[in-house]
Amino acid sequence: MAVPKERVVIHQTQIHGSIAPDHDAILTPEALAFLGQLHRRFDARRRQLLKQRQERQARYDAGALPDFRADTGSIRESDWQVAPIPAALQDRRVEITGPVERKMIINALNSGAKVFMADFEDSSAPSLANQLDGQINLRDAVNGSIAYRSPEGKQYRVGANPAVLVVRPRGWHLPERHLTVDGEVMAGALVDFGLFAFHNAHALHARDQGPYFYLPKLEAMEEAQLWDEVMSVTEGELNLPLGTMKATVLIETLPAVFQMHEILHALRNRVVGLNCGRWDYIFSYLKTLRGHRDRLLPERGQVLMTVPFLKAYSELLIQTCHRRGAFAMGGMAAQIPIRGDEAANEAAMTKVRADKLREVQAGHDGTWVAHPALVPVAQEIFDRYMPSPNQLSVKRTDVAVTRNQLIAPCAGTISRAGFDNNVEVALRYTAAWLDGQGCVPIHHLMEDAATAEIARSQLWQWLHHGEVEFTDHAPIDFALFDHALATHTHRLRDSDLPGAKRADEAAALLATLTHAERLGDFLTLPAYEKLA
Ligand SMILES: CC(=O)SCCNC(=O)CCNC(=O)[C@H](O)C(C)(C)COP(=O)(O)OP(=O)(O)OC[C@H]1O[C@@H](n2cnc3c(N)ncnc32)[C@H](O)[C@@H]1OP(=O)(O)O
Ligand SMILES: O=CC(=O)O
Ligand SMILES: [Mg+2]
Repeated sequence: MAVPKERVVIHQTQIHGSIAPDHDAILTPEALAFLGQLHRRFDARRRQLLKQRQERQARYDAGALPDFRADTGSIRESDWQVAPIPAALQDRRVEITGPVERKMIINALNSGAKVFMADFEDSSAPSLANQLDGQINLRDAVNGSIAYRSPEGKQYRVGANPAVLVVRPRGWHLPERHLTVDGEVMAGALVDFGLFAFHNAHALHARDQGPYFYLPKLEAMEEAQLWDEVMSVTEGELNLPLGTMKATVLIETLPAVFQMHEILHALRNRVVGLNCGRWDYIFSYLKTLRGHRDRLLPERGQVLMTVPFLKAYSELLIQTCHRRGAFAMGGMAAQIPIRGDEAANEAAMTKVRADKLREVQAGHDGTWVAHPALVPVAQEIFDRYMPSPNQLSVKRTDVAVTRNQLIAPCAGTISRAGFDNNVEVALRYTAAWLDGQGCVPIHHLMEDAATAEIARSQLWQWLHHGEVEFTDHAPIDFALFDHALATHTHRLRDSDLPGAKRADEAAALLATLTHAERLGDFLTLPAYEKLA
């Protein structure tokens, strides 16, 4: 018998792969239907915007350099302000960030930081299990039921005055291959955002806490507009007042620094601030300028926030934000506490303090830390130099940043140790990521997707541009890379370090990416194909 056409269900959201019984509570039929709506409404536009990224990059590869837009001058020049900032976000002096693991969420909420940025992105290896566990953990954090008992029997619960929750979904480029709508793979960004909003928006709104989001890796005003539409439609679907959801945007790509007024304008009814995501920004400088031999970067340890192109970026961000009534958030120093070596620990803390002092004195309204022990370190500096909840009144009218300053070449050198460290970090991070861990300590530094991107992009750049030398004038060549990779792979394989059992796959991936004619757009895209 023929089925009436309107009753044939041809479009649906499907789950691919097995999910744990707990995950049913997240992937409910209603939540899946909501994700389906987001996908149908927004995914074509997302794909078009990703194509525009490729078109822009093709122009940079052909010799063009990024610049301010000619078609948006009126946005930059006219006077307008972003919407008022909610009370819960008025004071963001210290924000702790971390993966969406249960114990870490509780520790972060209890850390004393004003805000906890719960991260589905740079510090997450986005296996379906990790992402869905993260959604369960955040749902329980929002509804107040979250608790954890460690294997040693230690009990964890959220105490009084927890940090305000801000969630970072994946960037626009990453797929979530376990969910399809009408046969098309969903965007990780829409899955992370959609599930968190669907399950938590009402509870957070009821206590005047959002939901709040950090938006990563945007490259253009239109990408911010897309987020604004996604949030507006979600507010409509969930019967929330328009503008309830607030956004802080990471300015962590070189193209985006030329559109900061435009990005704030696109999100002006809900944006709270911009953030200096320094690690991805350095990666983006490398990637955007991959065709420009005159803009190679020295080893990572020399690319500090005080070098001219990064100083220009952070000062222009502060000036732009404060002109529009938005917060200018600082970023992450990579140092973490060093246990068992007081002198080394003090040296690391001195570096963190210097970074936070630079930020607060430049006019930032708050900063990021990677570890609970760093909360008091950053807070002490911000309390001393920022007695008010923020520094919106610091207009930085003294700053006059030019296009050339933002893309200025960076002086410095490449040592054998710097080269070897990039091989080790890229390998060990990729292996840990493939094994499900998105943030790892390596030689007492926090390493995540953004820092690993820097490591592998620098290797590509130094090896492919030819005639790049170490400080001792020895040439940098593929034989050295292959040898270093084999040595570190052997060491990792024989260790009990995170990712040891994925060492060979990580090495193969890194070798392919490093030998490839073109610098690949993202390490995490080919790695995702291999993620369990
Ligand atoms: C470029 C960017 O995007 S930056 C943002 C993304 N990066 C991050 O968010 C970094 C998050 N930080 C981390 O993941 C961790 O701090 C690491 C991996 C760097 C180091 O972790 P560990 O080696 O486990 O640290 P350590 O052993 O010192 O941890 C001590 C305690 O602090 C907790 N802890 C460490 N970092 C965090 C954190 N960021 N949030 C909450 N708790 C934390 C640990 O869970 C542990 O708790 P316990 O004592 O109750 O067992
Ligand atoms: O997300 C932050 C960064 O530095 O990258
Ligand atoms: Mg980043």
